Amino acid sequence: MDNTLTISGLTRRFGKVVANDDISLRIRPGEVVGLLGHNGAGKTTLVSQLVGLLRPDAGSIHLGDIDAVAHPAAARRQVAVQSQSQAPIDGLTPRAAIEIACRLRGLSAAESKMTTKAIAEELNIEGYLDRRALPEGGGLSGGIRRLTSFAMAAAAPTPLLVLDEPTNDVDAGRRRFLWNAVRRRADEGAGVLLVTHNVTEAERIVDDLVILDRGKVVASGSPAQLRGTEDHDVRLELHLPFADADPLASETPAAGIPPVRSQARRGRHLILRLASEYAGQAVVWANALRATEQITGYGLAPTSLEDAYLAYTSATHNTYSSSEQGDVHV
Ligand SMILES: Nc1ncnc2c1ncn2[C@@H]1O[C@H](COP(=O)(O)OP(=O)(O)OP(=O)(O)O)[C@@H](O)[C@H]1O
Repeated sequence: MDNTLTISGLTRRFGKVVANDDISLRIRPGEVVGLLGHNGAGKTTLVSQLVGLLRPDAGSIHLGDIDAVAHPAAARRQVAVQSQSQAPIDGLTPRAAIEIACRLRGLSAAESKMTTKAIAEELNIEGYLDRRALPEGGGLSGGIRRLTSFAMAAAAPTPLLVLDEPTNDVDAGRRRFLWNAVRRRADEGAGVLLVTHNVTEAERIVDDLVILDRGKVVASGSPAQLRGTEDHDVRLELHLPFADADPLASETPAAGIPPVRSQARRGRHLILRLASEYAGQAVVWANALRATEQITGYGLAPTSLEDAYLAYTSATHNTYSSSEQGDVHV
């Protein structure tokens, strides 16, 4: 079967900045592919070219067999986008906004009403359907607005659904409804491109991930593949007394420093990846560091996708919070 989306050698420059640098990726029907990258990695530039808002300098984009660069209008009919900015729905109720989006996608009035009701139930926002969005964020919360934007993009089926940070402002309970709704669209045959910088959330839902760093694809594959072949690695997270403390340079601990596969810094946290056979030595070392007040605490856990992401990208420009699930913190 044809890919839903095939991007090949996509390159887009802004002056000296190469925002997209020879990017290739593909999404098959039924797949959710996460596009991960820090601020400025080039995610929005890619989506803008996908929907014909920007022209590539080089490379190709195909939606099914439609050449999206040569035929942007035809391509746009194949794709629905939930953009990162909130949909302009002030003055409308979510019901009206979603119904209008359905009509624009060619559904009849009766189908639009039915579809709107169904997706509102799916997202657990029925209670807000008739509440009017007011200017300056009034009337509806950011989370309900975000879910309304999602519903506007996802209500009528399209071969490709592009979601740009869809869970911003959405509370934890409704996030689950949203992820289930995304998964269902894929199970019904859509390809989904999920643009995000939240690695932990992406891991729960995506089939494959593409990691962008400064415009280039630095890694791609399933979360399991990206987590590494070193599946038996552990992560030692050291909590530092100040941001540039360097416990790896310390000679005090008797146990010696365990061999470190990779390291990343995040504020006052130093995250080290080690082979699991060194876990015991790592704990003795970390205890010694703590006893001598070179660290304020530590956590030892299996490696996560986030660790892999930090290793693939330049850790210094990642500032999101980590998942602490499963960690043992001391
Ligand atoms: N219209 C533009 N003019 C000049 N430079 C631009 C323009 N759009 C993007 N850039 C630059 O291209 C690079 C990629 O930007 P892009 O917005 O695609 O990143 P992003 O991954 O979407 O970031 P974010 O997560 O912050 O939305 C950045 O260096 C950005 O400053």
